[in-house]
Amino acid sequence: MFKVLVSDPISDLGIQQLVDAQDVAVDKKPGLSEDELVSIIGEYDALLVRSQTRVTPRIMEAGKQLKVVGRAGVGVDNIDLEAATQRGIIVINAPDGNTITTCEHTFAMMMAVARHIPQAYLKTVGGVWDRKSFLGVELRNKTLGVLGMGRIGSEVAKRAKAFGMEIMGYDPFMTEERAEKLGIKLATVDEIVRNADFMTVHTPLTPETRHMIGKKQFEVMKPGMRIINCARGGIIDELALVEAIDAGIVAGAAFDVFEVEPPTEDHPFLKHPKIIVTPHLGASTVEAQENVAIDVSEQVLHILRNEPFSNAVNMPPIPANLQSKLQPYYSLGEKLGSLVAQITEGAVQEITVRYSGELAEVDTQPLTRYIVKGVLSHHLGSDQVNVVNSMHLAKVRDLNIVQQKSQASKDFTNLVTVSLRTKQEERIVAGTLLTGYGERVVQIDKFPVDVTPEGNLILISHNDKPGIIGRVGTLLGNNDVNIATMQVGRQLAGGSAIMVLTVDKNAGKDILEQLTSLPELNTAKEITLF
Ligand SMILES: NC(=O)C1=CN([C@@H]2O[C@H](COP(=O)(O)OP(=O)(O)OC[C@H]3O[C@@H](n4cnc5c(N)ncnc54)[C@H](O)[C@@H]3O)[C@@H](O)[C@H]2O)C=CC1
Ligand SMILES: O=C(O)CCC(=O)C(=O)O
Repeated sequence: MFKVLVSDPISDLGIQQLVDAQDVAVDKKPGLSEDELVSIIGEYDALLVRSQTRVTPRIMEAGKQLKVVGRAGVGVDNIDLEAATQRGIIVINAPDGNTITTCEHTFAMMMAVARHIPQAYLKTVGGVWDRKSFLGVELRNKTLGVLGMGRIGSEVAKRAKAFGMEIMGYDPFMTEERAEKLGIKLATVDEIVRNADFMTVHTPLTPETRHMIGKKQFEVMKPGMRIINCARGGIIDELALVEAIDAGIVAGAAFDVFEVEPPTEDHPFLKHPKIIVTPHLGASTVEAQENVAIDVSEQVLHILRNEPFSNAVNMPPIPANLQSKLQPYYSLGEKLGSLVAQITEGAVQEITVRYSGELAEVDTQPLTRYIVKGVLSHHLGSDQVNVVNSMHLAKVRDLNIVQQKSQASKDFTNLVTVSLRTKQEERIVAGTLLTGYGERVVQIDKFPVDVTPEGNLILISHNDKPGIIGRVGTLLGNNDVNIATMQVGRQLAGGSAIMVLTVDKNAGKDILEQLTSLPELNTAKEITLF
């Protein structure tokens, strides 16, 4: 039974599929402190959060069973991704479910700041009928600058056109073609700052976007600009903004987000007559909360059940068509990694993976993660390594990972060759997927073989002399080890050769020592593949 902890208020309807799942038990405990979370997280396999819970390295460290942290929303700045990756915890988000809702909140804020709605409301309900103080401006014929033309920024731009606005957009990933399609003008931050009447930000908060609108930008800003931030506190320098408003440069601002949330009582935004605020409500609609909770619950279930999943933020995304090509190879890749690690002596220095045939035509990086996982699991323990942290673990160990590709594959449609180099030696294994037959190891070092990578194997290197196969069979039989299959590989008659035996149980150290003392037998190694 998988245990899932929901530590923020998340839509009940959205997590219903988790509650209904026979193999999942859900606990809802919103509002826990870090200490409280640390004390209970050890028993959970998954943690579901919105933006309130700060998922710190301490929580991850205590989450010994934690496989996934699911964020019901977009921004994952409340989750320590580095710590998650180091511990192999998958972090997923729900990037699409709150796009429209947040875009609509941006418009609500834009209209509210243009027409002084909150200030006028306060006066009116306070008994003052003041029709003079709240002269607004139209959106029509105004220029809107959009910083960050991703999901939300693009939706804002589309709707702004319906209001008759001109749109200038900036995004490092925005192409001329896409700008043209959206009917917007591509611009730099500087051009937007100098020319826009309204400006709205829709980027994540990163070292690059922190204070991307600050003192320098306010100095050259078009006077009378109105600024909206429904993305993340800190993209606009809060103190510089207040100064720019007080200096008459900025006419008004509407903020849903703060550098520190919740803001302290003396935060300069809270009593400023030209700044309107909401408490991070951008995604707070019934629809968005259901959408994000449904999306994140679905992916959490996939991860717990070891099924393919999407929306991982601490792993590069894998397009669906690539995933369908690579997925059949994941298990083979991991077994090849494990196999080569089990037969190689010494500390690993380099892993070389060569993809031949059709696999050479696609991005094989996701498959390499499985191979590296297979190699490292042998050394670090399978509970310590997974596809999220395998590359990270390799990097911190200065392990060189080389990927090579060759279109030609002599005998197979696809071939994955993994070699491991240590100070002492370099060992090679290769495998393929045979239609109708499944996974096969087809090469060990220089020897061609045909072995199903499964269960308990014994790899023997020997000299190709009459009688050796019989002696191995007799020895194992005498020790009650049943041989299920046997493969012999050699290059030349009478030369060096290998034997790969599939056996019904672990032979153990003692039997391996007996094997190596047989005449003409050089080494015997036990391999376990599951
Ligand atoms: N107030 C709220 O409740 C909500 C806030 N958000 C926040 O809104 C932001 C945007 O969300 P989405 O549009 O869904 O994300 P997205 O990933 O679709 O778009 C972000 C865009 O920002 C661009 N970008 C990154 N660095 C940039 C830079 N230096 N200058 C200009 N553009 C840059 C990216 O290229 C990307 O196109 C996120 O930070 C998210 O956390 C999202 C939902 C609700
Ligand atoms: O969960 C929330 O309400 C915050 C939404 C948000 O900021 C996001 O999705 O990035």
